[in-house]
Amino acid sequence: MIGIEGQPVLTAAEMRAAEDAVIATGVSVEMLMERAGTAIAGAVRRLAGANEVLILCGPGNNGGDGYVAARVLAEMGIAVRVAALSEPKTDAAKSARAGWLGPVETLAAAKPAPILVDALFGTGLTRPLDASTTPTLNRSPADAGAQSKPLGTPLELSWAPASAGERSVVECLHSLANAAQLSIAIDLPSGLATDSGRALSTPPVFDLTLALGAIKPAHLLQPAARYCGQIHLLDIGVPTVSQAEVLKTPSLPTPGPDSHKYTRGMVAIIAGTMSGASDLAALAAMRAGAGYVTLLGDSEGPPHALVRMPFSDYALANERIGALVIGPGLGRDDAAKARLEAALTSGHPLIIDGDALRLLDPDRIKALDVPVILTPHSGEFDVLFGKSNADKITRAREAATRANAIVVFKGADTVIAAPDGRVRIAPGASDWLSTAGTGDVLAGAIGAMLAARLDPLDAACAGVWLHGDAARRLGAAFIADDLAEALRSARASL
Ligand SMILES: NC(=O)C1=CN([C@@H]2O[C@H](COP(=O)(O)OP(=O)(O)OC[C@H]3O[C@@H](n4cnc5c(N)ncnc54)[C@H](O)[C@@H]3O)[C@@H](O)[C@H]2O)[C@H](O)CC1
Ligand SMILES: [K+]
Repeated sequence: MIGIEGQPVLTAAEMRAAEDAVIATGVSVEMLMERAGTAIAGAVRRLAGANEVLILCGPGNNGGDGYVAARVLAEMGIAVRVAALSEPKTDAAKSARAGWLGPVETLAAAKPAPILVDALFGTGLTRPLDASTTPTLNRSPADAGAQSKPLGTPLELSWAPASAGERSVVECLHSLANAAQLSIAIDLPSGLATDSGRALSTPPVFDLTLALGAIKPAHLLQPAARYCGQIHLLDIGVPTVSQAEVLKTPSLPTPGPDSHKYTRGMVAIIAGTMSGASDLAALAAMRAGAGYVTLLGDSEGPPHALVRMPFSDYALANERIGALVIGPGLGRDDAAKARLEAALTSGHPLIIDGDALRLLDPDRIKALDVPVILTPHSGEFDVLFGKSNADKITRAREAATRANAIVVFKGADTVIAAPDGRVRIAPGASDWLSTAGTGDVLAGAIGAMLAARLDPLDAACAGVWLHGDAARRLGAAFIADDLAEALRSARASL
């Protein structure tokens, strides 16, 4: 099992293309399925201990992986049962099914086991689990004694349309998962749309998801990601590359004997009508490691190391400023507009957040000839770039191209996109981040990274990583002030 940091993220079509490239070299789908099933069996064996395993197999190749895993687990001496949604439909799944010599139960009749493995649907799911072609299972007379048949006897299941009063696939999956001590999804929890991260049906929340060959958008994007539990990647010998990757731990410069406050990076924060927000951004820039932070405008309280000045064109003209943060607490009045205008024409690299995003349009941002990082949450994103049904990765990527800026599309599934198409996706850090001021902290942290002369995409990624790591360290019920302070521990851990 491989961790997911820095791994390429492939859509269903990209994954199929990567598999096809391997198949073109003479490796059959059956061989890939054998690798997948063997890797799954190895992982399940390590997790299952002496407990019985129940594997749910669907009609496609995800189900095929399940049959192979069942066979390999049985060969290892693990107690394993199989329950199927329907007969396998693909050639590879049929051949995997033929290799499983034990009985096959119907999904509706399957009794729970301590370890549940969901191999119903993976990247091929196109519609809700119980829509149109998920018949509620009727056991035919030929099938009635299936479990008592000798091993290897072909099983003939017959299927009838769903009828009122019978259990749905979703219900079966939920009740088996609830009864299990450990639930494991193969490739993806069944019910999720691979590319958009939508839940076509609501799966149970799995303890673990074993991603096959590559991480897919649904492992990271909401709402899908919340159903995956811990995610591990299994190698199936399919080389993968992608412009989209899982966010990874940054490598940041540390001060040396020749360092001074300006080599560490100078950040300027422009204040506005709500000084608490700009103060938080300033504190975050300091705790993320900036050498000098100045706040232009009103400010209150500590820290004493923060250099406070009235806002002026003179203060803004300081050519040592390596990153200028505007937006936290700015307001949207005429004074805010004037400060924004001064920031845009200052020539400094910019982090544009909060209210400032509401005062701009993509064309104006595109016309700037300095590095720009935008940090919208979904409401700000919709106003700036328009609403859309496209997935979050596509939206962030298109926005970055449109504004010629790095776009940090925030949320529980933050997507960071560059105009050249590169994308980094952050696994959810902490649901406790949903509190006022955490966005201001992020803007300040990114400011520190950009002032340290990181490439703008790397600066945005490093800021998001530090922010997430700080949140994880804090546990529950923290406030934005705590988060800004905790950036120090996050930074010190690198
Ligand atoms: N392709 C390979 O070389 C390998 C794939 N692996 C595994 O295969 C799945 C993807 O397999 P696929 O057959 O394309 O899709 P699924 O098994 O997810 O779906 C099966 C099939 O079902 C149809 N379908 C879609 N939605 C529904 C629905 N709601 N009800 C009923 N039927 C539905 C759809 O037409 C699909 O064709 C991947 O996740 C891996 O697990 C292996 O890794 C080996 C190599
Ligand atoms: K699955």
